[in-house]
Formats: sequence, structure tokens, C-alpha cells
Amino acid sequence: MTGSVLVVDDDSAIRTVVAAALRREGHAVTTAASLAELRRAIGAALPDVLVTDVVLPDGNGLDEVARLTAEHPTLPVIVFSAQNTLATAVRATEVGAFDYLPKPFDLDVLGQAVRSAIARGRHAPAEFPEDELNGGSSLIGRSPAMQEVYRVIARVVSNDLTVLISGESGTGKELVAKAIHDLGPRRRAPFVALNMAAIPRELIEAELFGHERGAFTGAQARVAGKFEQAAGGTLFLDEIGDMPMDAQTRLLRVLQQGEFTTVGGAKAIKADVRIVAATNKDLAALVQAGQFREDLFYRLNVVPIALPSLRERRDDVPLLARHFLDRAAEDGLPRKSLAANAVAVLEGYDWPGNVRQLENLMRRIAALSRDEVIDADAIRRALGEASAMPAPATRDAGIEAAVRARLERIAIEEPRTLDDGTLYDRIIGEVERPLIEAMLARHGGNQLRAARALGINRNTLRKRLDTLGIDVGPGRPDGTE
Ligand SMILES: Nc1ncnc2c1ncn2[C@@H]1O[C@H](COP(=O)(O)OP(=O)(O)OP(=O)(O)O)[C@@H](O)[C@H]1O
Repeated sequence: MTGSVLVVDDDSAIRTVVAAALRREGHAVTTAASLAELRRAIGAALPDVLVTDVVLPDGNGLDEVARLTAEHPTLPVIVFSAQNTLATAVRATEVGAFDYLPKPFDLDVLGQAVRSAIARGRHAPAEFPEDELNGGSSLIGRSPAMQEVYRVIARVVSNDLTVLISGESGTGKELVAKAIHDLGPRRRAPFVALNMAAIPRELIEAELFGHERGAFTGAQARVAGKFEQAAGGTLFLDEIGDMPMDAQTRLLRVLQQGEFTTVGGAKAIKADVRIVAATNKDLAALVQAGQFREDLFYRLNVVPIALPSLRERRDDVPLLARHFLDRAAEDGLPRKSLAANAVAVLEGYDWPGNVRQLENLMRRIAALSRDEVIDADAIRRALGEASAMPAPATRDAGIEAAVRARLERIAIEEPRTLDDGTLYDRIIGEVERPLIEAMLARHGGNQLRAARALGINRNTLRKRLDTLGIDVGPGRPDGTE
């Protein structure tokens, strides 16, 4: 399908190349180098498609697109830009652009976009204002691989399509889910996350759908599930590949029927959530292996977003590293900068733990390094130490090692609380809480027996329960045997 196309760019080389490519495809092409020329051309004859750059010598192309699409609602606009941020991609969609292409782009992709613009007409513009765009600005990266991710995000923010994000651990899947929520019309309602791998399999359904009082042993009160907590907002289902089969069947039914019942409940409740799921496993392979329901896979995989690993977008490493050092400084850690040879080491590293590993490394360096300018050796040392660090909370790690590791984490993650006079109570509490909870559970909530087993006075136990805010639940026996 061919038509008339107006191409606007202040770079004459781009105008020439783009116009030639589109003419080869049979379109009638005119060109303009500024907003003034664009307005003149539009005034003379409305094209079938407008293709425009964002930064023009006499103003911003997106502002002009907003005005034009309001005036000519049937004019499809394709925006291309070298300002490759998520905000530009989303803003282009908002002002009513039919498509957005980050520069540099492939001429075939542009040709395809022009053909579909002529065929399908103009997209409906989204209805939220520009100043609400900040939520997505936390996604850092300008590499071509991230541009593709931004394009897809921009297309889904204003609708409720189910999104399935795949990518290695630490590539930013939760951050992307959060950006989709923060930029869309559900942003004022809750964003609720549930990680399938982090909760016992038998509790997943109760966590998702909630349960009634007495639905199972220990269910002392009605509890709302994540579907209910996220009402009006977004439910992020992380590590979806770890969802047990029974829960998969139930989730599929909810997605098909748009309503759910709590565990032990009979009343159907309307499910008003946008679902964003994520996986670091190959879900299609799990389907092949019979471990994931094929019909649920297709229900979830409506819009797939594949996040690149950090080693597939090494160009972004310096930007991310500096961003994390800035963030560490904002959190009260000493401000550090990177020497050029340090940046080279960071770019050359493979980052098996992806962005999360880079973030942790930068915080560790900010907390522990004495030098203000970090050089290559310091990075190599930190990378070596980090890989030699014991995995946190392994079953056999001694409690001493666990406390030391905990202190190091606090120094890195919450440096301010290290010296604010709360540390002793906090650490002791963190050790004491699981101890007391375990003994209470072992003795069926009986405080007298738990106190005896622990070798402490019953009143001491009561006081500690109070201080630690441990909920023993209503009607639990409190000492009478
Ligand atoms: N593009 C990015 N820009 C800035 N920070 C990022 C980016 N990607 C990831 N991060 C940061 O890296 C950390 C890990 O990201 P996130 O938790 O979203 O990864 P994930 O893919 O969901 O990991 P997992 O699979 O282990 O749950 C977070 O602290 C996040 O803020």
C-alpha cells in the first residue's frame, strides 16, 4: 500500500536517505527541515503519513505532533528520535504518534511502519499528561536492546493487555513491570508483587486469592489475597514458571472468567487487575516438558517483553554504574567516581547477576572503598571479593557468619541506620524473632510451654512478644495447660 509521505528532519543526509528509501517503495515523498517548513507543507496538502524527528531547529517535534493530531485526528505520525529514553517513547505514544523509532533505525523497519500507518490509520492517543511520566525514568539504558524494550512498554501502558517479561535474574523485570504500572492509568491504585519461588507451594493459592476464616489449619481470620489487594491496579506475578499446576489451573480460570473465589469461600469476586508476569526460565520449554500449562502460557504471553542480559548491552554499563554511585551518595554513602580504566573493566566483565550484581558492586564499593576515584584494580578486587563472599543465609552458615554478613549488608544498603543507635535492638530482635516464633509454633502457641522450652521466664517471654510485636493471634492459649 503506497501513499504520500512528509519527512521532517533537520539533517539533510537523513532526509535524503529516508526519502529515497520511501520513494523506492512507491510513496510520493516531500521533505521539510524545520517546524516552519512542516507547517507550510501541511498547510499546502495533508499527507497520508507524517514522519518526523523530535529535536528541530525551531522547536520540539512532539509538541507539534500533539497539536497536529488534535487538529487532524486521521493523520498517522511516525516519530523518530535520537533522544532514546523511555520517556520519549511514551510521550510519542501519548501525543498520538502511530509509531516511534529510536535512531539509528533500520530503513526496512521504517518502510514497514509507513505501510502499516497507511493501512491502519491513526492510533487513539492515550489520555494522561506529560508530568506524570517520572515513574518510568528509573529505567536506565540507551542501548538499542533497551530501545526495543521501551517501544513495547510505550505501546502497552495505556491498555490492560497481559504482559510476560522474560530475562535472566537481575535484568530489571520487576522494574519494567513497575514502569508499566506507574506510567499507565492504573498508577494511583496498588502495584502488588508475588514471587512464586519465594513462598511455599501449598500457600500460593491462599496468597493469590485470599482465604476465609477456618479454610485450613491456622487460618484464624479472613485474609485478602493479592488479587484483592491489587484491585484497580497491577498484579506482578514473578517467577511464574515456579507456579504449581493446581494454582496454574485456578489462575487460568480467573483470567478466563474475570472473577475468583477465596480459598474456602463461595462468593465470586470480580478480578480488576492488570496482570504482568515474569520468568527467568524458558516458559515455552516448560510447556514442552509438561510443567507449564500451554493455555495459561498463551493467556499470559499476549505481549512478550524479552529483557536483554547486561552483557548483551555493555554500552549501558558505564551509565548504570554512575547512576548507582549517585544513588549510593544520595543514600548517605561517600560520593565516588570511576577512573577511565575502571569503566573499561566494568564493560569487559560478564555480569552473570546482571544489573542487580552491578548495583550491589557499586554500593559495596561506595561503602567500603577509601579512595574517592575508583580505579581498575579496586573494581577487580571488589569483583573478586564479591564472588568469594559466602551466600547469605545458607542453612549451614554459622550464626556468627550470618550476623557479620547482615552487618555488611546494612552498611551497604542502609548506611544511615548503622550509627543511629538502633542497631543492637534490631539485630537481637532479628535473631530472637524466628527463635520465639519457632518455639511458639512447636508448642501450638502455648506461651508457658514455649517459655519453658526456651529456658526463660513466662513474663519475660510475654514482654518480648510485646516488644517484638509478635502476633500470637486471638484465642491462643497463653499459659494455661
Ligand atoms: N534498567 C535499569 N535501570 C536501573 N536500575 C535497574 C535496571 N534494571 C535493573 N535495575 C536494578 O537492578 C535490580 C534488579 O532488578 P529487578 O529486581 O527488577 O530484576 P529482576 O529481573 O526482576 O530479578 P529477579 O529475576 O531476580 O527477580 C533492582 O534494584 C533494579 O532497580
